[in-house]
Amino acid sequence: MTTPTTLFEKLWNAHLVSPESDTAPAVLYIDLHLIHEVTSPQAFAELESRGLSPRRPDLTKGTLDHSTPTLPAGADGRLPFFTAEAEHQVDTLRRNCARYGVELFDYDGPHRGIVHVIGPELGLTQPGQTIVCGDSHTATHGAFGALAFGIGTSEVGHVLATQCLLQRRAKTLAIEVEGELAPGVGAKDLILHIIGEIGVNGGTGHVIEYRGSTIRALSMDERMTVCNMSIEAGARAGLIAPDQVTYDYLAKTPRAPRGADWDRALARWSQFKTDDGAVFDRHVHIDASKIKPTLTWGTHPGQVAAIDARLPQANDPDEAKALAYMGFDGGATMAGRPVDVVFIGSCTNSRLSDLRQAADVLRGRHVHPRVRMLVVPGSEQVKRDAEAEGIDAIVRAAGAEWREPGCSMCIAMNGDLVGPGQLAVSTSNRNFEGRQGKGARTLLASPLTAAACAVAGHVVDPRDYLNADVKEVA
Ligand SMILES: CC(C)[C@H](C(=O)O)[C@@H](O)C(=O)O
Ligand code: SF4
Repeated sequence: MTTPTTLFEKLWNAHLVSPESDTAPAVLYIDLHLIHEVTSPQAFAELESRGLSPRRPDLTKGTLDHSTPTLPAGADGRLPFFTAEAEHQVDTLRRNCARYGVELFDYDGPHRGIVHVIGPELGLTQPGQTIVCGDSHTATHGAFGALAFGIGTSEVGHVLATQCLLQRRAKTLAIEVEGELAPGVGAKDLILHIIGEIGVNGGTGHVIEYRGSTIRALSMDERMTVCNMSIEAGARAGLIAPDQVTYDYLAKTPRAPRGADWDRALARWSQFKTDDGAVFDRHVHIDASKIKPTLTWGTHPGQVAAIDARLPQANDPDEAKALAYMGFDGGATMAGRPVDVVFIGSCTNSRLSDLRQAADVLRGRHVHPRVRMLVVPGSEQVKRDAEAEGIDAIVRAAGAEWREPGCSMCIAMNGDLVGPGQLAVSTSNRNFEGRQGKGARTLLASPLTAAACAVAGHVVDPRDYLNADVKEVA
């Protein structure tokens, strides 16, 4: 009998070109290389300086997301780029893709969007693959049972040139989540809670496999939200084994295999799961039924609290610094704190189901006059689907801004900024000092919580906004 192995080990073994030794990392074959405008220019320049071309341009796909404006082109047809550098990055990716025959989901095309949103929705992301991107949230694609790493710019160059990646083998961490999530509690609350439990270094050196009944009950959108933030727990990647939910999602995507190819793919994909009796290096157990709507209160994604919990009493210098930056008193609760900005978007929470949750709160209600609210779909596809069901109209009628797809206020590289000292409730994944603008303060939260805060004008328990009947809640 063969030894039981984990999903990670199966993915690793299936892509091993040469194993790791004491002196050298392993060489892994890469099935899909996603590129964007921020981390690819130097990699292409390096390639050019060595007289090389991409080894597999057909397995390389580009999109424009970080530096692109979310406001439409002006009357002169020009896009309102925030900086000349942003415009240059966009031009450079366009030039590089055209020159080397790399498919680019360009600004004016139907498929542009945040790299981690478009890979899955096009069906480029598939179970059993290795996927890399010069972007730390590449772990998102692990939701499909793909081994997906964020890589640095020099590695982007290596993968372009060789279609291979040097890697040291990671340890395995099983996060077993059991129980039902309560109404008003979603995948974002779950992953924030998990990071709160294991800490921002809790996954260091490990690939996490999320397992258990709670994970199996999640939709693909929700699974992506969970895997997306694996990096915020320090992990190299996050994984969820593919199942019928995965296959049903993929069957509707334009680039998934068809006919006999689909049957062959399915037979292969279904092998990518952890065998009974396989051994993980570590286990963590989470009871999902105990989780409440959860937000970050500090300046890293491990500083979290349930909406009704008291914040810590500055137990150490880091907590004291975070509380001071955020303007919170130790021992206080977050509820009631006035909110200036609400951002619904980012590769964590900008898919159709996220926008629907926000729209359910906004329908028939108004954004509080103090609050500026931005809703930024993750892709052209999400935008089209949302508009087809009238979400844009609900957003606008509520007094929020409906924007063009992109990373936007998640990283604030495109001019969508939170002002100094302002408090933003954001569905994104990072909350370090100044992430959303100089001096900006960020509370990471679910789309439901963020939308509820926009209506209330202060931090509020989203469970008060769940009822379908529209009523004003104080
Ligand atoms: C710009 C890019 C390199 C960066 C990342 O790697 O994550 C960005 O996407 C982010 O979220 O901070
Ligand atoms: S949406 Fe935010 S986290 Fe995701 S890739 Fe863009 S900048 Fe990075």
